[in-house]
Amino acid sequence: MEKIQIKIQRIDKKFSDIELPAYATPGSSGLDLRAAVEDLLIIEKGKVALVPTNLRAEIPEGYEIQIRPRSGLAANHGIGVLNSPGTIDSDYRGEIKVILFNFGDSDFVINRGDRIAQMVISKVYYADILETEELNESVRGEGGFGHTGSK
Ligand SMILES: O=c1ccn([C@H]2C[C@H](O)[C@@H](COP(=O)(O)OP(=O)(O)OP(=O)(O)O)O2)c(=O)[nH]1
Ligand SMILES: [Mg+2]
Repeated sequence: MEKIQIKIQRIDKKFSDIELPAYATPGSSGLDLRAAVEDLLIIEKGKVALVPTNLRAEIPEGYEIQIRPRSGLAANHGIGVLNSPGTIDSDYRGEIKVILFNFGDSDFVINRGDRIAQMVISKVYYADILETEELNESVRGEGGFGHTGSK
């Protein structure tokens, strides 16, 4: 198994009791991320919330963090990550925030330290963009958006 190190800094000491991101089981893909809110935060139905984590990261070059929803929150409460997967760039040193959206039909309460999303560490490939006059032929060609049938 390939492992990398990611440095994480807590921004405000008053949230030091909140656990750092962690894998729930040894085989989990994502590290659960906790809400750094004073007491609680309510996301009204149909509303978006920018949830603080109190964390900043130093990600090695060539990697990114993806912020993904937790399926339990989605299936049971209609809570999703609006920009999923959220992108945390390796050169970002600001606070990691989670953009939650309440797709459910009732308001949702987030308590201090609740696990609200998960971080998946991914490799990033960097490309040189080459402008060209011609692209090669392919079986699909320009067909898209259901071209192969919708079911
Ligand atoms: O869910 C997210 C998504 C992004 N970010 C932070 C880290 C990321 O590196 C930065 C920029 O994100 P992105 O590139 O997705 O947003 P943008 O609208 O393109 O902003 P920018 O112009 O700063 O790149 O914002 C978060 O904290 N949470
Ligand atoms: Mg950007």
